[in-house]
Amino acid sequence: MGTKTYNPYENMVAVLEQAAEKLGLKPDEYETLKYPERELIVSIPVRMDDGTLKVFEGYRVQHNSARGPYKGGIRYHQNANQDEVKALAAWMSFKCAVVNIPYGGAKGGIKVDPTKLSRDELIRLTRRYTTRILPLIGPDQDIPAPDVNTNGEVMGWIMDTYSMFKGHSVPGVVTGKPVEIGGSIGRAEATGRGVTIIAEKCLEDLGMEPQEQTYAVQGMGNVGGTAAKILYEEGKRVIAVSDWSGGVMKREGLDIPDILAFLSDRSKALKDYEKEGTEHISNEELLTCKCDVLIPAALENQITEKNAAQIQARVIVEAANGPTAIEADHILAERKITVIPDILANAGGVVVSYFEWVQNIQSMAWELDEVNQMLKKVMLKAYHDVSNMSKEKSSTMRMGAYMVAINRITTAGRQRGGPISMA
Ligand SMILES: NC(=O)C1=CN([C@@H]2O[C@H](COP(=O)(O)OP(=O)(O)OC[C@H]3O[C@@H](n4cnc5c(N)ncnc54)[C@H](O)[C@@H]3O)[C@@H](O)[C@H]2O)C=CC1
Ligand SMILES: O=C(O)CCC(=O)C(=O)O
Repeated sequence: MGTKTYNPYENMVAVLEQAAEKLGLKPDEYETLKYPERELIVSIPVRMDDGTLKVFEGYRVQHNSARGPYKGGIRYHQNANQDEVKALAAWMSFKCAVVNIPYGGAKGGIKVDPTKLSRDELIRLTRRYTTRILPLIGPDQDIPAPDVNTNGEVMGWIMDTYSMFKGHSVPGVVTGKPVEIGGSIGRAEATGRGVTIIAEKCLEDLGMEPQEQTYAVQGMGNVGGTAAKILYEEGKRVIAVSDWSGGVMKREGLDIPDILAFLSDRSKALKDYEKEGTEHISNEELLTCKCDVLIPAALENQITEKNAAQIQARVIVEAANGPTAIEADHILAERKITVIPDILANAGGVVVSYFEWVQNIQSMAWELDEVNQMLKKVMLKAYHDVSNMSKEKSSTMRMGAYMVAINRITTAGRQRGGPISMA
């Protein structure tokens, strides 16, 4: 029997189907939610520094707009593909509904290994991609943001390109921008911060003292790096972290600021990090290491039917989008491992993106305390809603989150008399 190849879109549909069934959703509504409303594939010709021309493939997928403008990040990765972006776009619709912010869901991506491009090549790639997706985006239409291998600087280039075409500055076309050009203070840390807020709340609910637990984090980028840093600053024991090259472990607790300082040199990777008492482990070993809380914060399909039975953590907080394959979900549920799903756990980023967009519309700049307090309030309310739904329906937190999201999206669709209520 051959091994089934993982397809993130099929995984998303399978989870959606389970939740729809549990909720008794009308077939019409389920069918409507399965498919994106709009998909765009673009070619992006880029003049490379050596004078040659390379053509890259890019995507923007808009999944659902029943609750508001489309919203979601842009990813640069060598394995980015249409089905991945389709899944990520749907997860954005569900995520925005779970935290109850007035957006639909979208996602974008370019199939490119950005580490192989110079800064000038990356600027040209980003500007050309922006012109290609320009008819679809805008502050009232679809608002991109950072995701894997993109950041505030890339958002600044997108905003500039869009503004050049409009003939005036349009800060609200993207979120996650540098603060100096209309970004929100606190957005860069918001996803990681939201993950720690949710992790703490979940541990308290389970009667586990957050301060006494050990934490392992896969991925040391924007999300994983920030989550690890906040946990460390709160005095919690982060015993293992990793990046694309592998991981490091120290049972007494890693020196996270030292690791982040080491990784701030972009040419460095964790495989080269040396410190007394710190041992090297593989990503697979990180996922199955003895810890209380596992935080996957890298890519999809990390927890699979192959390793789910070996996971030793009691709680998994999904900081990445789609880190757990559906087959693994069943194994984890049987083993009574609590999984806080991505569409709740990593929603802090889009919540502060929403705050940024609101600030742009009002030409205001909030204080950091205000942003962080509002973020905490929204995340805890969402946790509460999901937890209540999962108790009411005797289901996992993932099913609870999907049911909250589906209810809100389909209600909006029905109230609009729109395409989601064809019956
Ligand atoms: N940036 C944001 O605000 C948000 C990001 N996310 C999700 O969080 C995850 C991480 O995103 P970012 O931190 O923004 O990306 P990033 O590009 O800043 O960092 C990605 C990290 O993952 C590591 N990595 C890459 N491939 C890996 C592999 N095969 N095994 C282990 N580690 C690997 C990289 O070395 C890096 O440390 C993604 O799933 C993303 O969709 C979710 C919500 C918001
Ligand atoms: O901040 C945003 O708008 C979206 C971030 C994102 O792509 C995500 O939550 O996966």
